[in-house]
Amino acid sequence: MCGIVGVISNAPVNQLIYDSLLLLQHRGQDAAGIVTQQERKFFMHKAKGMVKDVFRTRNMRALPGNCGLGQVRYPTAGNAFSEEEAQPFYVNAPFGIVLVHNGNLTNAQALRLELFTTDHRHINTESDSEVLLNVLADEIDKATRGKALDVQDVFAAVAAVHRRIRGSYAVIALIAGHGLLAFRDPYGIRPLCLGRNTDGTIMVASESVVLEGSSHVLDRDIAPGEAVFIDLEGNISTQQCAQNPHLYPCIFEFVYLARPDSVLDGISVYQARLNLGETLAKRVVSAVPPSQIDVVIPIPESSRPSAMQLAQLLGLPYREGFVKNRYVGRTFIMPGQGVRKKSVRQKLNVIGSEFKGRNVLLVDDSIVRGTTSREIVQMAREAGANKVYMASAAPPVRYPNVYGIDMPTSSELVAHDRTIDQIRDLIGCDALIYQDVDAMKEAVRSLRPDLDGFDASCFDGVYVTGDITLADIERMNDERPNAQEDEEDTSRLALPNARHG
Ligand SMILES: O=P(O)(O)OC[C@H]1O[C@H](OP(=O)(O)OP(=O)(O)O)[C@H](O)[C@@H]1O
Ligand SMILES: NC(=O)CC[C@H](N)C(=O)O
Ligand SMILES: [Mg+2]
Repeated sequence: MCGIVGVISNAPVNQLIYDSLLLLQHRGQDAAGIVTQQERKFFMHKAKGMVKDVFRTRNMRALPGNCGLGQVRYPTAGNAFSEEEAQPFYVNAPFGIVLVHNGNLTNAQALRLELFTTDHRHINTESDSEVLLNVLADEIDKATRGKALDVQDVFAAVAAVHRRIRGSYAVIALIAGHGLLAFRDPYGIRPLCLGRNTDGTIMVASESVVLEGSSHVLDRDIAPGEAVFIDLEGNISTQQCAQNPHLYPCIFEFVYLARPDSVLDGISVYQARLNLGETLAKRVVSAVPPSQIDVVIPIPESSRPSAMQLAQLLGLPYREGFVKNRYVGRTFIMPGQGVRKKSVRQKLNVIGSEFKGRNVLLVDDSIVRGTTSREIVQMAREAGANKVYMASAAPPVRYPNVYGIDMPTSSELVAHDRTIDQIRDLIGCDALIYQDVDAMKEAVRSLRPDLDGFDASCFDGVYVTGDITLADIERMNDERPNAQEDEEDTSRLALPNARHG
């Protein structure tokens, strides 16, 4: 889950891309980058850090031109600490191409070898996105074979890319002197949408909030497998480039990743979270009678809509018991367990009066490693709560994710191979209520019944691309950023009687 944006306009785009990246900051906090193009020349600035820290006035002035791309990175492959892996990536041939990617390739290592031995291409980082760019470049090269680039060559290249690469990918690329190319994997796992402004500017972005927040109007989502090519005059061509496309968006986008004010694949993220709160309320009733709960308290930020709806349905007061330090980012997408743990206390502080002597129901959108919930339950107890109940708007996260969410090992997941009672003891609450997997799917799917389904692999262990084996997951784990640090830290999760996977 990174955030990507691409723009073709009649006016300079540097500020527009910067503003868009600010609207996508919740999708990646580790690195940021922008590339613009003027007269066939690319101008790029990228570095580690949040958008506001990466771009100074002098960097912005050095990004001229009326088209460009941007990315905020949340590392899920390669090396999280490497500045070189910040995006966009660049190759000089054919034509000159720059690319930004949201997602995760599951066959990156095999492709890396193939690119070297067969295609004679050099990959200089551990990033799967650089591999993706080189596969695209290689296929554009093969499609054009030394002649001028034509839009059908671009679509033929994307079709070949779909045949070669596996995993999840929402991609935006600029081909120097030609235009902007955007495409989405054949399962539409990661989001990508298209919109425009009245002045003729055309924008492609991960989430609709970017379009709305920059006075653009959302036209539509890019379909799974579809490629869209926008030339420098703003003419749009599109083609379905996948053999057998299906729409299986990642359900974790609706649970946590996306902003609530975005609409992804026709589904309002906010409404999805309200629905999840509604179905969770039904589960709560069967576990703890509402008469034994004094107050419902959300764990800011992402759980708020679900907690609010749950409280309303149960006829319970909804109160803000935790104040969020707005200068601390999202903890889940920070790299490394040590920093995540420290950040929960830096980020959230209690309003003691909301807890003292009360039976509180804390609601979070999801419990993944349990970092947040263990700290929060303890904070509620320290603030004098009588009983501390905990509810999660998502079901237990039991399986690794291979499609662009940094949860690559089962052992780091608090719910893996543990019973709900064991998780409850580990978190330290008096009762733990989880959403049910089918109820979660139904809550979101009811907003778009014609959907083929969801990628809900971290909840149900079903990998929609159908080609993921345990060996793949282990291999990808070895390739992961910060693997060692996370492993060391999750060993401390162990309960004396807990089983491990
Ligand atoms: O069980 P864990 O491993 O702690 O992960 C789950 C928590 O992390 C996320 O919060 P985060 O602080 O990232 O972002 P938010 O402010 O959007 O809720 C999520 O909303 C949960 O609170
Ligand atoms: N979360 C993402 O989309 C990450 C993109 C890419 N796999 C990287 O690690 O840079
Ligand atoms: Mg949270």
